Amino acid sequence: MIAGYSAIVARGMGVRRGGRWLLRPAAFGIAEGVAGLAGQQGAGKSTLLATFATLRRPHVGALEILGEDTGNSTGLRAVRARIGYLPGRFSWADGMKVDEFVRYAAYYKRVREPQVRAVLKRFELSEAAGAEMGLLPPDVRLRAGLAATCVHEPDLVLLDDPFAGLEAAAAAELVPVVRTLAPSVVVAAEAAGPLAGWCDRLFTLARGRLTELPDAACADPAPMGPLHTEPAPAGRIRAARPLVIPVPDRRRVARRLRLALLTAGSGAGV
Ligand SMILES: Nc1ncnc2c1ncn2[C@@H]1O[C@H](COP(=O)(O)OP(=O)(O)OP(=O)(O)O)[C@@H](O)[C@H]1O
Repeated sequence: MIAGYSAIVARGMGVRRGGRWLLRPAAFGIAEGVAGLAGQQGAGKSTLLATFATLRRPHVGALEILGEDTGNSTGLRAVRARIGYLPGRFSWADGMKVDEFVRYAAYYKRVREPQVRAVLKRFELSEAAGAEMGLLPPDVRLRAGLAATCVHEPDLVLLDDPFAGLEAAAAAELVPVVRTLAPSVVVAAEAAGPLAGWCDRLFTLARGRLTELPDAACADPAPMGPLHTEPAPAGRIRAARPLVIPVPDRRRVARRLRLALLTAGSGAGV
């Protein structure tokens, strides 16, 4: 069943790549809150997220994002400004400083300087602003990625495997940050385990089928059958919770950053 106001509504949507179905035609809805998307390497998570980000078109069927039909150019234009998408790898940014990276995103999102400064502060990046992205510890680097993704205060945020390469403790510290990025957040990961217990809904993608797990709080839940859904009315989604970024331990982040920069300065690399 699709909630009254859904961030993502797919109707008979199918996604193909490399000559096979990554998502067989299906109907489903993802409303406000955090949805986890787990699937093995090559299952099609990145392709599906890129489709939600409107970078790719579905092979068949219709996709509505934030109440806009992505099948027409007016809907596409309207919705793109309201999406924040962080791909799995953004190593192309490694040579940029944190503030350059966030400003670059802000330029394309038509966001002004005060908002850039505000987002750097909001993600506890003021101290790291002049540091090169490639030299940052993974968690601070992810914060920079999240800042660039959210500089325009999107309504829907799509994160492709954001915790890859992070230690469990660092990932756990960032969970409350991820939960409050936007009214609707979709987070992909290779396994359901790291997503269980804090996502509001948990899906798996395997062999072209998207399946919702019965209980996201359960550590190793058994998959259910394909989703059964019905059309939802168009319209903006409501804010799920206040968009406040909790910072669990800012001194620890600053310490890690200083250590990384010192190590980089000594020529040892990070
Ligand atoms: N450039 C490409 N050309 C053709 N087929 C591709 C291409 N990139 C990916 N594919 C196909 O799409 C499938 C899904 O890739 P995708 O990156 O979406 O999966 P994923 O679940 O995100 O995996 P990963 O975690 O490895 O990124 C791959 O298994 C491959 O068959």
